[in-house]
Amino acid sequence: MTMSEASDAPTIHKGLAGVVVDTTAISKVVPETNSLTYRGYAVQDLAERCSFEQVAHLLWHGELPTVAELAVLAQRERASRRIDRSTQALLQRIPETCHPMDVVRTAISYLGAEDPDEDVSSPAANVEKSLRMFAVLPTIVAADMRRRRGLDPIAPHHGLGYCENFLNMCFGEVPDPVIVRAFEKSMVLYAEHSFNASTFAARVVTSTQSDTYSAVTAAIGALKGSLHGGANEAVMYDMIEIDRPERARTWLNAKLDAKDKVMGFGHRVYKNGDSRVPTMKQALLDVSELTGYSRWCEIYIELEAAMAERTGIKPNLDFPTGPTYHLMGFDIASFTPIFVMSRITGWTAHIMEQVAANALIRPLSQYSGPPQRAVGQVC
Ligand SMILES: CC(=O)SCCNC(=O)CCNC(=O)[C@H](O)C(C)(C)COP(=O)(O)OP(=O)(O)OC[C@H]1O[C@@H](n2cnc3c(N)ncnc32)[C@H](O)[C@@H]1OP(=O)(O)O
Ligand SMILES: O=C([O-])CC(=O)C(=O)O
Repeated sequence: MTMSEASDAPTIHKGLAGVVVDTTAISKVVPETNSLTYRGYAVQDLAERCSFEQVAHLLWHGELPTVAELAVLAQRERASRRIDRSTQALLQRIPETCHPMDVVRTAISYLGAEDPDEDVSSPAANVEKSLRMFAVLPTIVAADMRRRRGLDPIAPHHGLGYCENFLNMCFGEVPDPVIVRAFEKSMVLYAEHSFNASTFAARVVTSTQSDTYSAVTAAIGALKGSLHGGANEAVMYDMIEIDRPERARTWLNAKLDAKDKVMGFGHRVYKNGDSRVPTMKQALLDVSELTGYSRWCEIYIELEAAMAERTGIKPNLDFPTGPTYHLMGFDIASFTPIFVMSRITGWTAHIMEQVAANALIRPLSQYSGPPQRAVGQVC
């Protein structure tokens, strides 16, 4: 909120739109040129050429890892994948009727409660916690998806890389390399996006000198919403409702006539297209070709064209990712927890950056309630 020069009335920045609240060296979004860089590297290049583990190192430490640094990260990640008995027992007790994001949120909160160093916020301790959450989240997400399918969990496989291990824990086998690469690209693309709502929530919590697990728990809560990470699930539910490509336009027109938001379209920062979409759309086409199932691609193309014609609004990353994850065989309710597995890297990088140069985040508001009054007689 700033005071306008003409009067004392404050200027309201609803939703903090357009407000620059701090600096960051982690990623840069340039909407005018459709560009997104992590630590200076174009996200498209990282998705094509790097593993998710390499990108995690880049986000946390500012540089892509050397061979030796990557080996250390991989060794530590692989050694931290297992969940202990008490976490397993907790996860078993959470009702299956809840959304899997509730399970992930509860699990991270519990990991914090178990960590004797929860309140230690030195750089080394925060890297340690980040790595721990990074390593253990796939085990939690896979076990929860299998539990809902009535299947026993599959233990982490220490001979497999991050993505292959997760896919193996979900499906009991490592799928075709086309699927592994498409999945890995989604993880790189989802990893970081400056001061988005969930990252900002993490930074707000961190700014009070609270702990990393509390900040991540808040971020997970923010990501769950359908205007943010929850949109990748909503996209797939919509596509299933549309069912056939020839129904896409009528469905879209009805949605827009009712003034509903079309999930997977639009973005607070990008107004001319999301820089990550072409890479993820190609991943969808690759997986579609491999599986021989083209219906979701056809609905994608119809919806994208119809939305552009009627509103000019372009898809965001959740639009291609939803059907890609569906074709890979994930349950729809697991899509946003998978997003958490990726964004944990960006969140924790931001938590460390906030700790390093902290200022309490506390904006102002303009009061719009009743004027001051006396309490009088109460019941
Ligand atoms: C990983 C991520 O979090 S990416 C975002 C994922 N979220 C979604 O896909 C949900 C659908 N999209 C949206 O709701 C919005 O585009 C948001 C929340 C992402 C961004 O919203 P904002 O920056 O606040 O833009 P805002 O909602 O003001 O939209 C501006 C105009 O475009 C319209 N618009 C924006 N997105 C959409 C959409 N998806 N469907 C229909 N209309 C839309 C709005 O209705 C508004 O129209 P108006 O000026 O006539 O009222
Ligand atoms: O930046 C945003 O507002 C939403 C987000 O997290 C993303 O697009 O990855």
